Amino acid sequence: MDEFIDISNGSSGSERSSGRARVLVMTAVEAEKEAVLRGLKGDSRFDVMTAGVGPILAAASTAAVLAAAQSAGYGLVVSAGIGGGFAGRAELGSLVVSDAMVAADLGAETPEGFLSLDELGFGFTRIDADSALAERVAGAFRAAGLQAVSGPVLTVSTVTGTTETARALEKRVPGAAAEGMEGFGIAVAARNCGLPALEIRAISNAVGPRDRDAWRIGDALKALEAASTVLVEVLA
Ligand SMILES: O=C(O)c1cccc(C(=O)CC[C@H]2O[C@@H](n3cnc4c(=O)[nH]cnc43)[C@H](O)[C@@H]2O)c1
Repeated sequence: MDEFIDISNGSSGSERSSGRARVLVMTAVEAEKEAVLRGLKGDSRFDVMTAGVGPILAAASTAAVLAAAQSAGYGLVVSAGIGGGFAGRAELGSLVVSDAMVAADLGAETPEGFLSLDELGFGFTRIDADSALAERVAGAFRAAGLQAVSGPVLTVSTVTGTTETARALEKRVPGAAAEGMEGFGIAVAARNCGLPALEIRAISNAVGPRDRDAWRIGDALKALEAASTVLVEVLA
């Protein structure tokens, strides 16, 4: 495949307007980056970089990359990595493609319950992805034999470790499919540059009570690698 579609929805930039937008993929750690690179098989239209763990480092790193790469012609920023899956939505080893990236614990605790930054009137906690693109990517993963759904992916600063918190998050964000620590930060950096973002999580553990023996990091990294191979085709 020679050309990418213009996934930037008309953003400025000569490469984008000529339909040759590039894709920046940000992972948290090196093992995720290596998995993505193996899957992309050297496709030169993708740049893959590590952002660090957590929403703050992820946002700062992505902003720095985008600022330094003004002419790189990016049309899409992808947050990719392993993550937790919500029960009944995303099983271990499966993939979740975000239709929204939600900062799920950004707000204030009150005696009456959690109030998000939106409810407090101080900002926003949700960045919608292009839902058609999210469904197309998830559909392409399924067509390639991978287990995949699209849905909201939550960004948290504290990994969920109890059933109680998992239920509270599902109530706060109906349809929540996965949890990670970087997506919203990466999406904010992309948004500040007028770029769309998408998050892809390969499920390594269930969101809920901590159970290190049940983690399947190797399987999740293999799923991330396979997803990255499909990404080359689906974004072309
Ligand atoms: O110690 C624990 O119980 C624990 C459980 C899951 C993940 C961690 C991490 O510190 C890894 C953070 C790293 O991996 C992503 N990730 C993977 N699973 C989850 C999760 O269930 N909730 C949030 N983030 C997760 C995350 O994006 C970071 O890059 C520790």
